[in-house]
Amino acid sequence: MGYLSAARYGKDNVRVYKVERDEATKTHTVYEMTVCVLLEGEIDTSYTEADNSVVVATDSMKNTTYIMAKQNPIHPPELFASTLGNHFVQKYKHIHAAHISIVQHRWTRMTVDGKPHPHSFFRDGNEKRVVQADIYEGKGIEIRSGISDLLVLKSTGSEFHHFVRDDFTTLPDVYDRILSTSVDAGWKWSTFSGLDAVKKAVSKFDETWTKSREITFRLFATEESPSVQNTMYKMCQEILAAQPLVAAVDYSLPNKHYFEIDLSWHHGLKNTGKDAEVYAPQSDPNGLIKCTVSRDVKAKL
Ligand SMILES: O=c1[nH]c(=O)c2[nH]c(=O)[nH]c2[nH]1
Repeated sequence: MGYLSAARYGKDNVRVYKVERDEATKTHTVYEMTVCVLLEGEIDTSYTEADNSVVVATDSMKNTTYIMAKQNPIHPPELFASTLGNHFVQKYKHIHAAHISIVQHRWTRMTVDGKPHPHSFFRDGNEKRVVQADIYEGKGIEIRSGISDLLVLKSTGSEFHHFVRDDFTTLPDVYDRILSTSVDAGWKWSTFSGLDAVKKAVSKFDETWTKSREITFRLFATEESPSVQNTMYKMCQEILAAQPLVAAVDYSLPNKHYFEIDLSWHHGLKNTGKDAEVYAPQSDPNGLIKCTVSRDVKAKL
């Protein structure tokens, strides 16, 4: 027979919107996010013995998310995730860990007649800012911040050659190709001792998100990329260098292929090599390249 070796439960897809109104300037700032709350602790009997006396209802977790959002800043999401998770481990004696995941959706201020509009916003793409915060009672708070679904493309400045060539290989060496990917990047912070330590670091969260995005864009655009692997490794190293509180950086990048189309069958139309202009974007299959670069602890000694 089996035994319960892991258990956590909670509310997923809690959608929250919050407006901040600056009465002096009559300017609004809005935030929208999707939250997942999962709790762990002395809850085994709810699974094994139908003992609901240990169950904080997932409905109450949803209510708590709204109340915490009303009573606390919800930006930066690292702070809100820590505040929300900390609440659960403080409030319930038998809950020893809270796992909070936040997906922040973009509402970018409109420019109207050349001026930033005080209360109108638009969704400028699918990119999300993401946070995973794991709050462990008495052991600190672990946070991974990140970017997901940031779709990028460069029309030149990317190569891929000198890879393994054997009896399974058809891909030719390429010295000029289209490179496109959907960036999923994250940076894991050194463990925070608790909510106060997160509050102390609060200015670093937006700063590091902005910097990581800038580094991603700059290296993607300016590098003569020899491979996705090498380019993402350099991005990781730059983010580590930019923020000393970051312990590790990870990227997961699909390689979204664009195939040349040979149109020579049509009156000798030239559309390959240096004449290639019309390509066929591929939806699948795609390459998928991942890495994590961790701070060399020896370097600090
Ligand atoms: O940057 C790349 N890395 C690979 O590992 C790979 N494999 C492949 O077919 N094309 C590419 N491109």
